[in-house]
Amino acid sequence: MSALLEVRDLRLQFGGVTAVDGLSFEVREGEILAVIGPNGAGKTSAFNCISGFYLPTAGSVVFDGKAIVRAVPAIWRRLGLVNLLQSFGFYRVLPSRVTKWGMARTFQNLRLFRELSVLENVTTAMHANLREGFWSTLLHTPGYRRAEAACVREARGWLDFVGFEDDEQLYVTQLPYGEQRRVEIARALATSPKLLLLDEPAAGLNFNEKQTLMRLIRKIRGLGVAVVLIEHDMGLVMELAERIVVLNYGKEIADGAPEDVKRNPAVIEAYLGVYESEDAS
Ligand SMILES: Nc1ncnc2c1ncn2[C@@H]1O[C@H](COP(=O)(O)OP(=O)(O)OP(=O)(O)O)[C@@H](O)[C@H]1O
Repeated sequence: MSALLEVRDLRLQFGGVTAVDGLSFEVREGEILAVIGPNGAGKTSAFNCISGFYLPTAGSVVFDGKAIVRAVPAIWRRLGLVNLLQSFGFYRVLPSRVTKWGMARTFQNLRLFRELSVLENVTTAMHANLREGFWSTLLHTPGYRRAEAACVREARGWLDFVGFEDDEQLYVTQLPYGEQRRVEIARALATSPKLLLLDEPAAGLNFNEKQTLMRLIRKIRGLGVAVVLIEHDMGLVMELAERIVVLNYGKEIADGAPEDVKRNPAVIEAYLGVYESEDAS
């Protein structure tokens, strides 16, 4: 399998804190990869750099052959011009473009549009790909109305795909937490991604909801979409992931199959023996 995402020597600094410290890893097409690590290990920071939300201090990110973040030549750094160049779009790509290229994500703290209905939350994600022009949109021409109707049909299809069973006209804030998570995943899928990043998708879910989530993630992979998830639920990670990347203090300390990672001494040490005690019980 070829690499869909290549992260090289990624580094992100917040003042004196190095959140990501020379991280390199790959995501292959159609795989389920988990990124784990203790609290504050740099997982979300890495996701934010990969998806274009944060500008890393150094390193490169290539997705589907296209550079999302390019290494900035040292000369610009020395001249203190990095921020200026990046604000003009040099050496980086904005999140909206990253989404168009085929990378979608969800957030640790849900980021749905609170003032929109469930259906609108999903159709909004597809509007970016609508090819209708300014006048047809303004005048609501038959062509525009047909495109809108197709959008609604597709959005309903994605809600169905994720197993959403509530009323699509409800505001998302009226839904239980588990359903909101499903809507967020449906919205991400509606952008037709090749790669889906899920930041703690199982947080706040009960046992049954976690089982449903695992089935859903496998179903997504079945579409040929690669899934990378940050997750603290080790039971879920060990059962679901085909490969695991482990971070600690912003650095990768392991990359391998769940069984190997579980036995890796550096990983056990990072988790202060959590696995050992789990195995013993
Ligand atoms: N916006 C920010 N400003 C300053 N420091 C930050 C910011 N975001 C993260 N950090 C710091 O960077 C480090 C890595 O944080 P990050 O949230 O990426 O870790 P994480 O592995 O995702 O943690 P968790 O599992 O708790 O979500 C931490 O020391 C954190 O305090």
